[in-house]
Amino acid sequence: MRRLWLPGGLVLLVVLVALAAPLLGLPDPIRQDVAQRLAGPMPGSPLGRDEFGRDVLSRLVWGARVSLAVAFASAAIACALGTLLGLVGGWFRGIGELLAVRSMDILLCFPPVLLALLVVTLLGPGAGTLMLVLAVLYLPGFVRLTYAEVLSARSHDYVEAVRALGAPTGRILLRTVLPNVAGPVLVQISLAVASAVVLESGLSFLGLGVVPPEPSWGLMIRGARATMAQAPLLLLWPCLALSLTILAMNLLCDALRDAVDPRTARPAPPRWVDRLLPGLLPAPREEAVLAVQGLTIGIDTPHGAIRPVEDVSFSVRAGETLAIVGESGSGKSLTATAIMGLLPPAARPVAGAAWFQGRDLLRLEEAERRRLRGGPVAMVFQDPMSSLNPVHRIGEQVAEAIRAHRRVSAKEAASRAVALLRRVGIADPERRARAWPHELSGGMRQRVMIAMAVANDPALLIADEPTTALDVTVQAQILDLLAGLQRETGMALVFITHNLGVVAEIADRVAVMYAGQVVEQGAVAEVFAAPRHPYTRALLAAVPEGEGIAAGIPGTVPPPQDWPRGCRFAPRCPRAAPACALPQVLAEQGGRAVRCIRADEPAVAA
Ligand SMILES: Nc1ncnc2c1ncn2[C@@H]1O[C@H](COP(=O)(O)OP(=O)(O)OP(=O)(O)O)[C@@H](O)[C@H]1O
Repeated sequence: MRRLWLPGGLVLLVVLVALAAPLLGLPDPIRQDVAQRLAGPMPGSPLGRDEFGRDVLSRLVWGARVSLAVAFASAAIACALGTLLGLVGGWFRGIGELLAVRSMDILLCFPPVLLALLVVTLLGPGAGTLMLVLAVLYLPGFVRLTYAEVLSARSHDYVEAVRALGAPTGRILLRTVLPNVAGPVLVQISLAVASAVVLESGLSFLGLGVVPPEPSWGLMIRGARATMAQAPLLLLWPCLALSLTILAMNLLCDALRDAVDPRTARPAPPRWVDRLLPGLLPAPREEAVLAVQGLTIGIDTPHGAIRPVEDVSFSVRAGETLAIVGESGSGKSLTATAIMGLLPPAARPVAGAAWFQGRDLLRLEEAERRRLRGGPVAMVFQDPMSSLNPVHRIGEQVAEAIRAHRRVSAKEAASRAVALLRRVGIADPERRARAWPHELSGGMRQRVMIAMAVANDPALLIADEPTTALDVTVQAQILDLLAGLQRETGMALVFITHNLGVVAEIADRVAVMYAGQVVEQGAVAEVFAAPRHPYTRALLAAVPEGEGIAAGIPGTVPPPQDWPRGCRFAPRCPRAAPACALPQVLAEQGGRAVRCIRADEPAVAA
């Protein structure tokens, strides 16, 4: 919201000055004084006089009333009508689409000036006619934009979900679809207003707009053009007013778009101290492919700054699998996306390092990151359907993954893609390569994603819950596939999951995360045989029930802003003691690490 203040204030100032024109005691903007023609700044006329000796400041302020009224009104009419027609056309399709959208295509066939001439001939020139002409000119833009956005929005699951709830169509359109198309429409408004102010000058110049001697910025520019050589400043003032107003409008609409759409949050600017940190941090001691040290992620939310991941450290060697396990909201995905350099825009690593082949992944330039991603460092996501492009064939997508990092011909990439599909266990890969993503089962799609991830022989593969959406049989096949690929290539694997059964099957070591911190870490066999943190014990105790990992633990992971200062698990811990109110450190001993002050006390039933 803070970003609205400056552009909002500027636009408000321009509008208030225009509205207050009669109260400002300015000279009559129409009264001519030929003796003062093109006079420079003088007492009573700080911006001088124009080609008819009229006061420039007065015409600028009064002209703002006409220019802004024309621009705002035409953009508002086009936006209201265009959005409505686009919504109807995109949602109902059929006859609604024909009337709303195809009629706009016909309108677009008319040259704008011809259209303007037609309307002016019918209605006569003037500001009112100009509003109508501009509204008609901008209408197709709003209709087509809203129509395209609605078509895209209606195929999304969140729209299907409200339909499944039985919500009436009007409510779905107003409460679900409209807020999602509001962002682009707001940007279109700012473009329409800006363009209307400029077009007003052009159409007035042709005698199709504001009728002289009524002042408008467009007419001022037109008049100043004729005397540009003698009095260049006359051109400067209306152009300056025009440019500043357009700039303020664009900034305001951008800020409004960000306010209505939380996904468009601005990326947090990198801090200069972060750039210096790599030189200050000690190099990793061990021979790890990936060594994450003290990773801390900060997010600026509307409710204040949070640190959903704090002081996370782990490492993984070649040929080794590290599982990161924890309940939903424990910070697993943020940790993975930070390593890949794919954090959401509002988030940034505020401390720590992620060493990979001697480079700190957290502080690489974007171009360097791009070279690593999909090459030496690859990632497999949870939902293969949304990760695959629906309009490209499977083979093309795998080939594209190869060509992103290797200079090979299209033919060679295509044949390598087929070989990769075969390698990940897809039967009849030649035929499957020509299939579309929607023609494959979930398990097949995940195999395709894995084929794309290993296409360039990564040294490190991060798999973020790759089997969560799959049934148990397919899940086991995918785990076998990953283990087989790892044996073949010797890549290091970081496997994110909330399923301890999967951890037991695939991982060598495990890092248990709770509320943004690693609470226990060690070899899977040791941790599973003798868990030391009460949270790990509770997770393991919950497994036999087969009801998900948190079934045996009362409560849920609290949101980051509610985390206690001391042990974050204490409010849910059966063994909490007064000393747990103090911050806990991750104490390391013999390859095991535990963040609990009572870890060495004999385990009692939790
Ligand atoms: N863009 C964001 N803005 C604000 N908070 C966020 C953002 N992304 C994540 N968070 C918060 O950070 C915390 C950790 O999120 P993360 O997605 O890493 O959890 P997770 O352990 O991967 O959960 P899941 O298993 O459900 O994916 C959560 O409390 C989440 O609400």
